[in-house]
Parts: sequence; C-alpha cells; structure tokens
Amino acid sequence: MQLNQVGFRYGRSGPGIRQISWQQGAGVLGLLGPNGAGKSTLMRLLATLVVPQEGQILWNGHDVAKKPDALRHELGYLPQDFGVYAALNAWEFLEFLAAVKGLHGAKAKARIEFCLQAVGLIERAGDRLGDYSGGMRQRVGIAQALLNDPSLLIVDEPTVGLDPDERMRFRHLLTELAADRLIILSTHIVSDVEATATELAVMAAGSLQFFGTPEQMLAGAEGHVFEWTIASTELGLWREKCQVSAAVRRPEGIRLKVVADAAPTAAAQVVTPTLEDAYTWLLSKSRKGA
Ligand SMILES: Nc1ncnc2c1ncn2[C@@H]1O[C@H](COP(=O)(O)OP(=O)(O)OP(=O)(O)O)[C@@H](O)[C@H]1O
Repeated sequence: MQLNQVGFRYGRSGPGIRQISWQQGAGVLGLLGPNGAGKSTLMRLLATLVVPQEGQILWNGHDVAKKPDALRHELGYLPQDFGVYAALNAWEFLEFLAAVKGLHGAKAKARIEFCLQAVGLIERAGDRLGDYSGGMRQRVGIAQALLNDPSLLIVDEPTVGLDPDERMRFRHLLTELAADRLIILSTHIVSDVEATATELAVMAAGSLQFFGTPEQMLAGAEGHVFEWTIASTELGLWREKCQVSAAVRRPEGIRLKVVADAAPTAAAQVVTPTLEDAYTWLLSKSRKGA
C-alpha cells in the first residue's frame, strides 16, 4: 500500500489530515497519535469509506479512489465504533455478515469456523453476544473482519476498554495474523504496538510526524531523554518547564524523566529512550513546531 500526499478536510477550513505519504508491505503498521490526531480519518480513507480530497492511495499500484472494489474485496475492517447484535450468538452474527459479504452455504460455514477458531471463540460460538466480555466482542470484531481472508486488515483503536489480559491476547492474535498480510492498527497507547509493529507511523494534529521502524524511532530520541531526582515539591515547577515522560516516587524524592533538546539541569543524565519516551519526544517536537 502506498500513500502519496494524502489530504482530507472536514468542511472548508475544519480539521483533517494533510500530506500523508508512506509505503508499506506485509507486517503490522502501528499508527500512533493522541486523540484528535486524525487516525480514524486516515483509517476511513484507507478503508475506502471516504475519498481523499488530495493525493492518492495506491493498492497494488492502482488508485483506490478510481477502483475501490479491488481493495474492498481484499479488505477486513474493524471500525472504532464496532457494535454487535446482543441477542445473536457469535455464529449467527458471523453467518449474517458472511451473507452480506456474499458468502453462503458450505463455504460460509467453513470460513466462519476458521475465523472463530483463529480468534479463540469456537467453544463459545453458541453464547449470546450480549453475555460476552469487551475483549470477546473485539475478537468477534476481528473474526468478522477476517471472513473474506483479507490481505489488508484495518483495526481502529481495538484495545479501548479491554483489561490488560485481553489486551495481551489481542496483541498475540494480531501477530499471528500478520504473517501473510498487512495489518494497520491505530492506537494512542504505545504498549499496544511496542511488541508487534514492524513499522510505526506517528500522527499529530493531522500531520505525519514519523514513519519508520521502532528502532529508527528510538534512534531519533537518542540524547534527548534525561533522568534525575528532584524534591517532591519541585514536580509542578518541572512539569511547567519541561515535557515530563515519567515521574516515579522514591524514598529520596521523585525520579523525573523528561524529553528535551538539551539537559535541563546539570544533574540530569542522558538515558536510553524507551518507545514511550521516543513517542513523547516526537509529540513535544510537533507541539513546538505548531
Ligand atoms: N465527521 C466529522 N466531522 C467534523 N470533524 C470531524 C469528524 N470526524 C472527526 N473530526 C475531527 O477531525 C479531527 C481528527 O479526528 P479523528 O477522529 O480522525 O482523530 P483520531 O486520531 O482518530 O482521534 P480519536 O482517537 O479521538 O478518535 C478531530 O479534530 C475531529 O474532531
């Protein structure tokens, strides 16, 4: 999938996204950004629900705006606001969606069985969706997105509302599914993509701030993450002065971690960035540039 200078605006001068370009093959692309960054807007463009006002999205070399069906046949999409029919069980729900996608009879049955197996719900297929946990419902969401064995799987903020165990299971599932397809996953939580993403895109205020491997993102923050200990009473002051990435209470005071162009004080020591630090660094740079 290739994006060339993609832009979209809500209204004439409203918010939107601008000049998004990247190229990506198989694997997991983690799309990170704070609320309102434009992630869902971009996901809707990639899912052919909206047409770019500027630039192009290419799938297998073809402009998606001109030939959306070529991508739609190979697309699985789990939107942010995915809802299920509480009164149906998982099998009935998938049977309904399979019929909508043109799958019927033995072919549909085999595919539903495969998808429920893949997301670990085959044993619970006869239970009402209304009785499922949030994590189980998200897995049904993934199962429906897999019905047509998509080459491109788009999942928008899939871990919202999940507990830590469910999040972890969800991440493992995506890693398994990424072997032979492109998965694009949007989130505002770094740990959702830390262990799974082969590539990362960071968006802020409608623009792409970074596109590359997690290693490249880490390298970009090298020399910009500092740690030192302050008195508890100084925390407010430092928060005003610096972009704080972490503040951990210790017996001797607060261990403060900040991202900055240069050491904010002589006591600050350079430390190796985590991906969370690198993300905070990118966002602080984008705020300064805004
Ligand atoms: N249908 C719409 N009409 C007008 N503005 C919209 C619409 N949808 C989104 N926006 C605005 O576009 C900007 C980007 O929103 P978007 O939902 O794409 O961001 P996001 O990164 O997915 O954030 P979130 O995680 O909060 O959904 C925001 O300022 C948002 O308020």
